[in-house]
Amino acid sequence: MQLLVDIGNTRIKWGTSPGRGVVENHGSSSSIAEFINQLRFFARPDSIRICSVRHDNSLPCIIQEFSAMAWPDPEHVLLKNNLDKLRIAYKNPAHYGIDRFLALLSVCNTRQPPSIVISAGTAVTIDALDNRCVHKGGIILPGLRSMHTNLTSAAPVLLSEMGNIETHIGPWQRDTQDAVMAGLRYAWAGGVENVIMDMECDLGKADVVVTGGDGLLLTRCLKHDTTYEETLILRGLTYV
Ligand SMILES: Nc1ncnc2c1ncn2[C@@H]1O[C@H](COP(=O)(O)OP(=O)(O)O)[C@@H](O)[C@H]1O
Ligand SMILES: CC(C)(COP(=O)(O)O)[C@@H](O)C(=O)NCCC(=O)O
Repeated sequence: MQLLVDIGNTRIKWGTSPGRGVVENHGSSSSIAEFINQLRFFARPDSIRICSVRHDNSLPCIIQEFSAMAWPDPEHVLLKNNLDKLRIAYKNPAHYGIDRFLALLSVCNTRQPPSIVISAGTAVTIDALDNRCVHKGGIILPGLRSMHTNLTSAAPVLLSEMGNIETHIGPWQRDTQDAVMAGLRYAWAGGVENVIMDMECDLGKADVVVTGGDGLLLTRCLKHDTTYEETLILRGLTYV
């Protein structure tokens, strides 16, 4: 059994895999301590694959914890732009997020292009594959929580709990929190809709796949038909 770990800016996502294309027993943690505690209940894996978008000491810390448990040394997965199946369009592929690459790799292996792949986490990333599965490029937007945090720290009078964005529709809001939530919905889901529309002008009608901690919520706020795949990035780790 292989342990798969995806270190994002907000959460650590993990799962186990018996083989290519399959992810089981998945979960998430918001801290390294919580993550290690959750894993203590699992049998020692045969191998470990990790990807990370953090440039802090999270990865060395996790590797040290595994070593203290006498677990195998993890394979730190980095972007390889020499796969026949997928080539990243960035001028410098080393600058491209490994999480975005793995989500695309999953989609290339399982779905019919053209595809639009969206990850709604700390940031929202939107990438496109044309009908030959060639990466065209992509967009990075602020995530829902990042928008809320930035807005309310810049204008503390707006500070309140995040409301339910699903129920805040339309411009005629009559309360500060409602006005903020509806505005966030326009900026977040509306921004994504705009990007999908522009991408589809070039690609034609595309298969839209959504992942990330806010992915399910995003699918509910979009007018487009979409498919939500919670473990898209972890599954990408099985294809490397
Ligand atoms: N259990 C949870 N803990 C923290 N955030 C969660 C949780 N479930 C869903 N979320 C949402 O997921 C978002 C983070 O998504 P995620 O894909 O994990 O981001 P990242 O890949 O940047 O770490 C948070 O902003 C939050 O709105
Ligand atoms: C854009 C991201 C910060 C998204 O990270 P996340 O929200 O999943 O934590 C990550 O993919 C990243 O660090 N990318 C490197 C820059 C780029 O892809 O252009």
